[in-house]
Amino acid sequence: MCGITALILADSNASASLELFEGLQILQHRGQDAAGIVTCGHKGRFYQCKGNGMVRDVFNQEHLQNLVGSLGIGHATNLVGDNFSILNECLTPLVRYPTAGSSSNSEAQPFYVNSPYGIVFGHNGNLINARDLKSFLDLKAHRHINTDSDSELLLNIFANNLQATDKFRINEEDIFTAIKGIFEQCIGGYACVAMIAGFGIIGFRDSNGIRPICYGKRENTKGTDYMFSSESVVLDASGFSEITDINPGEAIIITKTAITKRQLVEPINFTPCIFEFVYFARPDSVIDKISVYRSRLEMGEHLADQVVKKCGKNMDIDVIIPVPDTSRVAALQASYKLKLPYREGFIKNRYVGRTFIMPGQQMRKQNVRRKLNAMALEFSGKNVLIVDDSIVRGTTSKEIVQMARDAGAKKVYFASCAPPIRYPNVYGIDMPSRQELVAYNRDDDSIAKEIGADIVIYQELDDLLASCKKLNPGIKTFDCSVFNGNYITGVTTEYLDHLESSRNDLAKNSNDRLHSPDTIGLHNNFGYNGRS
Ligand SMILES: O=P(O)(O)OC[C@H]1O[C@H](OP(=O)(O)OP(=O)(O)O)[C@H](O)[C@@H]1O
Ligand SMILES: NC(=O)CC[C@H](N)C(=O)O
Ligand SMILES: [Mg+2]
Repeated sequence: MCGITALILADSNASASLELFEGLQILQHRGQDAAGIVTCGHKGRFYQCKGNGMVRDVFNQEHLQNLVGSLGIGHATNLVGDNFSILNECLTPLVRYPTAGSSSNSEAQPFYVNSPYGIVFGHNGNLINARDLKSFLDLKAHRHINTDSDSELLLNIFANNLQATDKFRINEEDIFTAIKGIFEQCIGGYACVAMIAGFGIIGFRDSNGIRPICYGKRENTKGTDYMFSSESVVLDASGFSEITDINPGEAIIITKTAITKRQLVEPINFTPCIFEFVYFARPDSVIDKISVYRSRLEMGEHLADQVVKKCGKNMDIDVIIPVPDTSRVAALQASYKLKLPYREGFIKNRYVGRTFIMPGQQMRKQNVRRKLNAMALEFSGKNVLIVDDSIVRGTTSKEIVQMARDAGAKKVYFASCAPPIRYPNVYGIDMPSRQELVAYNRDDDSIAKEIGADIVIYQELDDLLASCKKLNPGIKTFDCSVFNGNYITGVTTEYLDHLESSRNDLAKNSNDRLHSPDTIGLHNNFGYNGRS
């Protein structure tokens, strides 16, 4: 997953970089692999700093000072990347050998193309027709693609469409035409920000609205500043108001003098990703008019009903314990409804990031232990109900259950605010391989056995949906593909198979990567790993 942001300040002499940096820090929970900022200065020149690592590691004060200009875009990445890499081998054998969603420096965003006009681009999501796009760009548009990232493809489709207007200077109409072309050509989930040199910033969202993006305004003596962000919390924290979601299929262009909005394609099926509410987004964000915090309270409420249903009269739970951080809100509400004590039995090391979004199973496993410690005080001699927001690979739950037992728990029940995850995600979340999902081919009992719990209790999908729909009845459907395998954009078995084989942990760690060094260094890092 990724966090994207863009900012344009009314005062042309002001600097956008610090606020973009702070925005990315706030979006850090969406991606920990890489980060980047590009600003645009007085002569329409771009200034870039990007590299692998957390936001605080990529940028220092000097970098931020060197990022001059009053407008810019930023990106914090979890490198999911799609892999038209097999195609790469066929068409352009000299490009890198498949790195299959690598954490390569070269795939850190924003991406840049100099022609036409100079464009930089940041993307959250994943395209499922990347191979066709790559082929089109290579064979028809004659554009060189230098990485395995689908975001580079999106940028080049945009650039190609802008090129087709054949104008010396473009205007908003030309940009809308180019983005309409993207909607027609690119299939998948994508929320995007772009900046055109000397022109302004742009935000748009795929026609199903799968990935989130919103914008807000801030008045000051020089005029109005505007900012785009994946989540409203950034805008909130930076003093922006009138925070509005970009509609599915809508594009917004903001220059120093005007904001222009256009619904480019009619949203036939608005299906925001439900996993944003389960796990990804910060609780203090509001996405598509749904408070993430309140949706999690609702999830806790419904989960409590499931606990009663599953445990029946024999309910012998002594205490409810959340798995920090994400499940806290729901666990608290469940404890309130069940009239059972809520205790913070696991203490989280605040300096360790999120584990699910780390690349590689070994790293994820080690980090659960580094991150969480069980307090015997809360477990010893008790029947505990551990609540988590979701069980994906089961990495966290397996470790946690063992830790609870080691700390003296009598019985360990494990409840998940989301239903079993049995299908890969194709819209930007790193769940590519069915085989890696603990619920794949397992029923509740065998999942409980696999994670070592006495009982596992899952939320029903209808209840999860109700938790979000209640807060915005206007949204009729959500993307729930990881739970039910229904992909709103359609997806071929061939694509899913390709995803499975190229993006599982084994493939990601393949030695083949050695044949194609990760750091290309072309238009890229501000010094190695972003450090000068
Ligand atoms: O079954 P798994 O593959 O382990 O994935 C699920 C776990 O990963 C996430 O936690 P994470 O540590 O990423 O973030 P958090 O601190 O926000 O809960 C999520 O909240 C679950 O705890
Ligand atoms: N997680 C994401 O949103 C990934 C964005 C994009 N597909 C990339 O690989 O860089
Ligand atoms: Mg967690």
